[in-house]
Amino acid sequence: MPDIVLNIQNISKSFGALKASDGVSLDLREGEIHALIGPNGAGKSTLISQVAGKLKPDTGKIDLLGSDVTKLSIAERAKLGLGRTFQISELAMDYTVLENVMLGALGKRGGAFRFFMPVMKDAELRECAQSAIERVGLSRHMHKITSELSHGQRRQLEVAVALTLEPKVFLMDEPMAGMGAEGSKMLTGFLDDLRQQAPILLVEHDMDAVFALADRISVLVYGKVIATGNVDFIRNHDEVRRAYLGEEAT
Ligand SMILES: Nc1ncnc2c1ncn2[C@@H]1O[C@H](COP(=O)(O)OP(=O)(O)OP(=O)(O)O)[C@@H](O)[C@H]1O
Repeated sequence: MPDIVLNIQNISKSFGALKASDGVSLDLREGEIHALIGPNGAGKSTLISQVAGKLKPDTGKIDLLGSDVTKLSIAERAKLGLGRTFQISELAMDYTVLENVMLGALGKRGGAFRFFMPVMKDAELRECAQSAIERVGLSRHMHKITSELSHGQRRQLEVAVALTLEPKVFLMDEPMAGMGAEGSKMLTGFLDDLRQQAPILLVEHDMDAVFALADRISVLVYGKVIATGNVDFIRNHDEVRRAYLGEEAT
């Protein structure tokens, strides 16, 4: 039996009459990338927000590394080992790459953002930040102001910030969005390695990346999981082809 690190059990979430999550169950296992795909509005971001703690499910349960986290805050989940990168960037655009990552590393200690300069002189934080920046391939841009980075580099930076928390599980919402071919290729290679450190629940529209990376794929349509399986299973699944993949799977 594989080690299940994240177990989503029968989650439902409504916005008025709309069921954005409708009895969703899926799990994430040690060492894997589990991709969540589906048409626009299918409920992928809503599900990810519930796992992250941004939204509370109406019903159902979420276990993270054996603990019930359904009622825990974003910060409490992060402390247990949940790392995340989102569609909407949470980077401080006027700060440098190093400063952004150091602020992320500060979060690992549960420290509040009080005095900026003393934080920047903290050797241990600096080392932790520099090593995360090296891992994502941004060393050359360490002292660049974040607003001057390309879109792809900002996504790399978001991953570096998340890495400082040494997450045991990663949530990623469309990391490839807005990236050029070169950037997507680089990030695909990076995520391929990253799964060994922490399994990834990945929401992604870029099907080349999903088919290249995913160990398993779950397909969400109108808030329900209609299929879960490996790449071949999903590519050849009649209902999935009708509902989402269409000609892309051929
Ligand atoms: N805060 C909200 N209030 C009301 N409706 C919402 C809210 N958030 C999402 N929805 C609705 O819930 C449904 C699912 O949205 P969600 O953003 O989760 O889909 P998605 O699969 O992530 O879409 P996309 O691929 O376009 O990002 C949509 O119909 C959306 O309009």
